[in-house]
Amino acid sequence: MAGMVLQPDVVSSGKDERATDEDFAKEEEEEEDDEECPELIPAPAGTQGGRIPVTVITGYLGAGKTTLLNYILTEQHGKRIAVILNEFGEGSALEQVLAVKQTGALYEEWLELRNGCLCCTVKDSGLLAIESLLQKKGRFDYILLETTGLADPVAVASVFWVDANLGSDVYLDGVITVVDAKYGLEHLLEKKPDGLVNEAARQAGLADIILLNKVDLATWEERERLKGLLRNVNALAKIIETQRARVNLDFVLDLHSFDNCASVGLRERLSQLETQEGAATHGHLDQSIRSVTFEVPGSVTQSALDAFLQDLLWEKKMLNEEGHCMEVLRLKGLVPLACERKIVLVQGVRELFDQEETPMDWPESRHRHCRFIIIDTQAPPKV
Ligand SMILES: Nc1nc2c(ncn2[C@@H]2O[C@H](COP(=O)(O)OP(=O)(O)OP(=O)(O)O)[C@@H](O)[C@H]2O)c(=O)[nH]1
Repeated sequence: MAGMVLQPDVVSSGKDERATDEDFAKEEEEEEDDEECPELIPAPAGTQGGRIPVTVITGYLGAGKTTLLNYILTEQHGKRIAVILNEFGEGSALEQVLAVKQTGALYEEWLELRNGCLCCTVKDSGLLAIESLLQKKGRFDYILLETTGLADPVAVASVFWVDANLGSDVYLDGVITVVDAKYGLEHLLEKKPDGLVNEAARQAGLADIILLNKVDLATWEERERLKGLLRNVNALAKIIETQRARVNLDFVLDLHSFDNCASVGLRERLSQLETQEGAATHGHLDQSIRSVTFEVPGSVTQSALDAFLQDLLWEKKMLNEEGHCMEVLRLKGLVPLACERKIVLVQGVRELFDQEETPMDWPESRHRHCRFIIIDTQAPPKV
């Protein structure tokens, strides 16, 4: 199979197309049925069919994660929030989860805040903590999960994303990465020994929202340089400057970043992808993680799209500028399918991907094209 499978307008007969799409729609219907959770408890506001949103808060040591948590907890948001302080280490998070599960170790502490927010601090590997929390279902309607400063948040995010598709009681709402405005550049550019990832870059690469915190400590020039690098790493994330992590909570909670069928924020995401031309190509700094915009004119068939995603995410056959196989940290794509008016939104985290037809039609007046923003973690060759 060739490395580049996604070809524009590789249109088979309309009948074949319809047959494929019907199958696909049927599968989706079945999946939706599976996802339905037979809960008798009415869904609290802000949840999706009774499922509870999880926001992952990550960021380098001392960037301001706890400050953000405390800020969210004490604000008036009408939510009952449970907090999980995540002890995932650098290595295999899942192995750690299993290890903890066997020993059954769990530390819980409940705290009632004045604003009605119920704060449960669970110092434990994430999954067990979530299971334990869910036994108290009804007492909270939002989960904030703070990773440790050196953690790789990708494992945590993948678990919740997959879990939601398996019919779990929780879903991943978004990843917030807090970056230190003063020292963030240093953290991002820090060279790691061979084979080791730069945690700060990885955390920024996965973010839906990047909070550039401690703006009081950095000059305008320092912040602009850092923002340039962050955009280079992650063209998908929105960057918000903060002091003491004070941010409008609408920008960090209930983002629905990972569920394509939610209409909340969808238009914004689509237009974001539409206007991001060239955003990823400026400032060629030496870095191991960066955004790449990939565009193909015309529309594609469903089978061509599937083959492309499999080649990119599973077979690792797509090459980056340096001729290295791309290693995707995150991906979002906007794809008009051949013979269809609707646009498909594609999301990926590492090897996982998901496609969902959006309620939006491709505008008649515009030329069709497929656009992907890929956050590639493959390091460029050493000079
Ligand atoms: N000057 C200044 N200090 C801040 C700001 N935000 C947080 N801090 C301080 O920075 C220090 C670290 O903040 P934390 O919120 O504990 O950072 P963290 O990311 O949770 O740290 P770790 O859990 O150790 O990784 C604290 O002393 C905060 O008071 C800010 O905007 N400006």
